[in-house]
Amino acid sequence: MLTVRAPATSANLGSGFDVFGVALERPADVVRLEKADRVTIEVTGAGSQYIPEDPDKNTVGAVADALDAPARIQIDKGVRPASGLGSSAASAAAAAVGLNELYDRGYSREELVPIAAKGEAVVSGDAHDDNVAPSIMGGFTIATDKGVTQVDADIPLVACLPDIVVSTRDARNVVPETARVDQMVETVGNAASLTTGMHRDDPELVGRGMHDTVVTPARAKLIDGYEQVREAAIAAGATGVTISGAGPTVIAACAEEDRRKIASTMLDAFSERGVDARVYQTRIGRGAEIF
Ligand SMILES: Nc1ncnc2c1ncn2[C@@H]1O[C@H](COP(=O)(O)OP(=O)(O)OP(=O)(O)O)[C@@H](O)[C@H]1O
Ligand SMILES: N[C@@H](CCO)C(=O)O
Repeated sequence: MLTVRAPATSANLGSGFDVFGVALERPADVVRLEKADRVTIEVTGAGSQYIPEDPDKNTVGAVADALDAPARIQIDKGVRPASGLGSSAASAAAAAVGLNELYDRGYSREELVPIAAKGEAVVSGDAHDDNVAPSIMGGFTIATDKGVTQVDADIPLVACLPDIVVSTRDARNVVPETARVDQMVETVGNAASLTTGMHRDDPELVGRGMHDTVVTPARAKLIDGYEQVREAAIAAGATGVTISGAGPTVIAACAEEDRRKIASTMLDAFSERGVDARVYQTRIGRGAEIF
C-alpha cells in the first residue's frame, strides 16, 4: 500500500483571490492507496462523518477517474471539511500524487494540478486550482489558466479555525460581481507586494499584501467575530490577517517570535464572541510527500 501525506493549504491570501495559495506545514491528510478493480473509499478522522464515501461525491473519486486508476483509497482526515484550509483539495492532491505513482502515469507535479482540480469541481462546481496547486507543489503558488508558478517560501502563520461551517459554494455566492478601478489598483499593488515578500521571506511585506477590500469584506459577514479576531491579531503583532480560502479559518502572517501570542489572542477573541475555535501555529511548508 502506498501512503501519501498532503498538506492543508490557504488560498487567496486576501489580494490573490482564486490565484494565490500556500501549503501549510500542518495540518495534513494522510491517504493510503492500493490498486483494485474499482474505486472504493473509506474516510476516518476530522469531520469524516460529513464526507461522502461515494466515489461520485468524494474529490478522490474524480481524480481516480481522470487518471483511469481504480484503487482502494483510505483517507485519514487531518483537515476538517468546510474549513477554508483546503480540506477537499488535500485529499484530491494526495490521490493525484499517489495514483500517478501507483499506476506509473508519469505526470509532473504541475501536470497533476488540473487533474486534482477535477475533484474540487465535484464539491464546489468550479475547478479552481488555488488549493490543489500548493498541496501538490508546496510553498507559495500562483495558479492561473496558463499554469502554476511556484516558489519555496518560509513565512510563520497562525490559522484559527472557528466552530462555524462555511461551504465554498455559499462563500462564492457572496463574491461581488464588479470592483471599482481604485480597488483594482490597490489589489494589484498588494498582490505585487505579497509576491515580493514571498521571494524575500519577509513577513512584513507578505502581511501588508494580504489586504483586500473586494472579496474579504463580503465574506467576513459569514464569520461571526471576524473583525474582532482580525483586530486582536494585529494588536498582538500580526503583519496581516485575512480569511483563509472561503473561510471560516482566519489566517495571520507574523514574525516567528509573535506567533504564540497571536494564536492565543485569536482564540480569546473568538471565545469572547461565544465561538469555540482551534488554532494551528504553522508556517509555509512542503507539498505532498509519498512514504
Ligand atoms: N475527500 C474529501 N475531503 C473533504 N471534503 C470532501 C471530500 N470529498 C468531498 N468533500 C466535501 O467537500 C465539502 C468541503 O469542501 P469545501 O471546499 O467546502 O471546504 P474546504 O476544502 O475545507 O475549504 P476551502 O476550499 O475553502 O479551503 C464538504 O461538503 C465535503 O463533504
Ligand atoms: N479561491 C477559492 C478557494 C476555496 O476553495 C475561494 O475562495 O472560493
